Amino acid sequence: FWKIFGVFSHKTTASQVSPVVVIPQFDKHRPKILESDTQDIYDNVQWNSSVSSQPPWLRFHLGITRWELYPHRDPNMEPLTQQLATHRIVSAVQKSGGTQLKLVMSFPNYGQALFKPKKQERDEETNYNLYYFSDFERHNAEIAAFHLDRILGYRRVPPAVGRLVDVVKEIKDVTTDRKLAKTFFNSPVGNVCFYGQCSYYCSTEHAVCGTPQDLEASLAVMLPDMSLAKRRSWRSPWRRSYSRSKLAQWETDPNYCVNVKKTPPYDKGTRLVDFIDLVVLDFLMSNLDRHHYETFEKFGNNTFLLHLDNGRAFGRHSKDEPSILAPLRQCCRIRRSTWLRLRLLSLPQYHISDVMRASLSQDPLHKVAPLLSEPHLAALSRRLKTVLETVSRCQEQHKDDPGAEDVIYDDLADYPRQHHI
Ligand SMILES: Nc1ncnc2c1ncn2[C@@H]1O[C@H](COP(=O)(O)OP(=O)(O)OP(=O)(O)O)[C@@H](O)[C@H]1O
Ligand SMILES: [Mn+2]
Repeated sequence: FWKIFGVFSHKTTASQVSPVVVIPQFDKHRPKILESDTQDIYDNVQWNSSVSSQPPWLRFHLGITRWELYPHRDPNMEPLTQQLATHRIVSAVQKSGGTQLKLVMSFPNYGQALFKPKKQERDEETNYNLYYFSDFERHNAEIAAFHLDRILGYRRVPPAVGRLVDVVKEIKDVTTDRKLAKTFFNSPVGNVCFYGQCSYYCSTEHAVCGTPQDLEASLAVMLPDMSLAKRRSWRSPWRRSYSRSKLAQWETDPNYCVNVKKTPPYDKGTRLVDFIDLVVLDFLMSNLDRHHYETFEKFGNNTFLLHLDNGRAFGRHSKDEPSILAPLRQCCRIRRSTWLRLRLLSLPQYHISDVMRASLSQDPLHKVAPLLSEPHLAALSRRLKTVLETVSRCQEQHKDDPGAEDVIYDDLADYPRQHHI
């Protein structure tokens, strides 16, 4: 889909590389590579138009469609996640933008990953006195979100895996980022810590530390660079106020959706039901922090929504957040494929908590500790029930109002989704 051009390595000539193969030239996250270094740390590129010669990250990029990031039963998934989990990290630099510390890591085959470190214990519940916008991000939430999104049949979260990273050998020693390197220190008990530079949580008090050098982290595969596949960012109509005292309009106006349905791009095509899909995901994992979402510009308005940035999900298992479901309650509309999938995941043989537990046990960090604790898994099935009840209530209301739009949006004909696990 992306016409990918551009060759940058001194070693690689146009004849060695097929015209569709790429190494982005303008990627600001890619460290400047000296000619003498390239041979040591990066593989000698021998890719051509034959799929078998292409590294998994490139196959992933080339496989993105208008409907999904990767196909159902993707043969590329195993090698892709395997490489994220095991390949040698040849560079780690800070990623600018956003409020929290993140790194972009590079691999010898030019693949890249977005790194988010473990900041708190896995089963720690979010402090009740913290507003959602002050909550820390969780590396296991990024991983669990990828699994949940896949189980829901969406395939809109970039694949993410857990990995134990050696903060000295795999970050400090290989970074070309001076500002990052300067923030490393030894903690009083001898663990190696660093904090980086960012707008909020980057100070000695917010340092992330290895034990003594090993640090748990999530690594998500990087999307194609912006210079190749531009993305558009959309403000969520149900965005929270991000203020301690103000409410947003949707919180007080039960008819809020009437206007949203008249407003482009929600007035046409699938955008509204695509948004509801995202809302269902967020309610299940209790993510309050969905202020924006992104789409690939190339695919226009009738395309899937990228479900990026899930670090604030799975913060609390003992409480649900009904306000996250407000768009479903207020709009009373959901894709048929999503509704069928949710009903499937409520059956005893495909119970959402069991499917998630099994799926997460494939992650490399499962050996260290389960990615989600049992109370979090139990919360999933409780919340799934709430979603299905909300749809039923909409259908009840619909019966009394014959002029109303159907609750179930029929997408089975125009949307190639599979309905098996
Ligand atoms: N897998 C990915 N590949 C490429 N870019 C990504 C990926 N995931 C996220 N991004 C981009 O990086 C930006 C920051 O990431 P993210 O939102 O996860 O960080 P954050 O620190 O939580 O940001 P914020 O504080 O704004 O919520 C996002 O706006 C998104 O465009
Ligand atoms: Mn965030």
